Amino acid sequence: MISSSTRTSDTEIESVITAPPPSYTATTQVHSRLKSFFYPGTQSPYPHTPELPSFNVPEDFDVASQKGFKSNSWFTPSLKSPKGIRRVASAPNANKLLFAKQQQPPPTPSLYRHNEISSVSLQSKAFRRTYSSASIKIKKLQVGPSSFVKIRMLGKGDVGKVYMVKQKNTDKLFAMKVLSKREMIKRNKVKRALAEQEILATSNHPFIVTLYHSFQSQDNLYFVMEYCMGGEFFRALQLRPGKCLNEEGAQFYAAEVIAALEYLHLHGFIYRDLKPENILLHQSGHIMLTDFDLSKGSSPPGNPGVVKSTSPHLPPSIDTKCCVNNLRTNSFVGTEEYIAPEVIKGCGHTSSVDWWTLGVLIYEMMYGTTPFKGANRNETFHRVLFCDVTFSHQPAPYQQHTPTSNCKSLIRRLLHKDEARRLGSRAGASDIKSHPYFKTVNFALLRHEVPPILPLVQMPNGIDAINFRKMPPDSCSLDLERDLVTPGKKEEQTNPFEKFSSMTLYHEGDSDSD
Ligand SMILES: Nc1ncnc2c1ncn2[C@@H]1O[C@H](COP(=O)(O)OP(=O)(O)OP(=O)(O)O)[C@@H](O)[C@H]1O
Repeated sequence: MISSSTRTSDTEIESVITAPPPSYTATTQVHSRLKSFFYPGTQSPYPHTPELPSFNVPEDFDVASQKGFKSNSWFTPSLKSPKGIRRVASAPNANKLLFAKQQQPPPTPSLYRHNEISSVSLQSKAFRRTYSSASIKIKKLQVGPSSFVKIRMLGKGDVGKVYMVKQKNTDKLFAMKVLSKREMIKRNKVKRALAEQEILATSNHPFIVTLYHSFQSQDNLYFVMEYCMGGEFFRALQLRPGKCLNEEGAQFYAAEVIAALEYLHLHGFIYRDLKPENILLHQSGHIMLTDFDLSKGSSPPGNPGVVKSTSPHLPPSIDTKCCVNNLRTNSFVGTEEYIAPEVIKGCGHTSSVDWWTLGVLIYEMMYGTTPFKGANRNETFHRVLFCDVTFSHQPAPYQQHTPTSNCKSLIRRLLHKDEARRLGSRAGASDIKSHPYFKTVNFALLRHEVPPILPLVQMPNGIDAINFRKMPPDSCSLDLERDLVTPGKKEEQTNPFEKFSSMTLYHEGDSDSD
């Protein structure tokens, strides 16, 4: 469901954040996976502004909690901690709700067509990715719910919860996402859970959260993932003075996000829900993209191509746009302030939506607010469709620099209303990486940079390393001891979860991967 995104003001936190730099020993697993890591103008004028429809959707948002981060030397530690409102993405039936609440039928059909079901051009409907790759090995499931002990709830979505759990025999911490089958059926989210499993199980990238096990019981689907001790990037941003970063900091996170999106596009997936809420921080401070339930896969993915560089001095670069070229989808998905114009128009969208959301993210990192945010949803959508991005916001008082012209030029080119002219529409990530804004960034060595924000790890075991929203007490009756793994039975033709694979994944470099 699309929700309001108003955020509230600052409140004091008790202490200045100081801690020794985090140890990198816990990151060796991620480092070892690096081996398989692939790195290898102006706005359209809209003279006529139509009458806006009214988008009266019930409010549905969570309040973010407060915790600390340590900044590296690029930043002044924050003394103030704001409360933040976490923005949620649209649900599959969002358009139904949007218009159900209205007295009148949706106006301007050509502009506001919100289709419930994606119409994706598939080369082959039967195509199904094989999970196993050179760097990921699939094994028979080696755990079940009772192999873990719940420690605390980390997050909550509308069909499930995410817990910090400890594996009994190893004491290792994991994030366990538990999705209720009943809720998924009720909310028409089964396909999304299957898509999320497919993406997590096929991805092996340092900036994408790692899946270790997936299984199902009678009532639930389980994902056992790497626990990101640094918590939510959204929280980290909220804690910054002015809720923003300086240009160097924004550049760092933008570069890591580009690397993750490039990898997803290369594998035929469009992410579609980029926002600070879906970026987690690893203990090392590097990002990990999460929450793939709105992502869409191209079946099969196209082959990457090679494009000439825009500069005669640079070598040719990889074209990842052609990996997702056969994917044009029509669902009304995304998060209000991050939604691209073509998604609002309902005329179909492509991988370019990810580059639009990148533009919004960079703007938010620089200015502490999003570029088209209006007083309400109608106004936000109107601005997304018809208003040019402006840089008139006063830079936050704590900000060390005003954004450079390169930064503004990049944002403008990413926020081009015409997706065909948006930066990234030619060859994908390569177009963006070669923008002058990134001329000092070495994308291949990002993982070896010291991140601008270093998560504060208070306890050696990481259990208290919490930069998550404050969760209400867990009223859920989920009993890991009693919830037994069930196979997704093939003979039950009506079982919508038949394709949810139960498996254990080993990643190249894991100590026990043989
Ligand atoms: N691997 C992880 N490590 C640490 N925390 C996590 C991890 N995965 C998820 N979380 C926490 O749980 C929250 C919810 O996770 P996620 O967005 O994947 O769940 P969801 O049920 O799909 O939520 P939504 O309905 O918002 O899509 C995250 O914002 C984060 O706070």
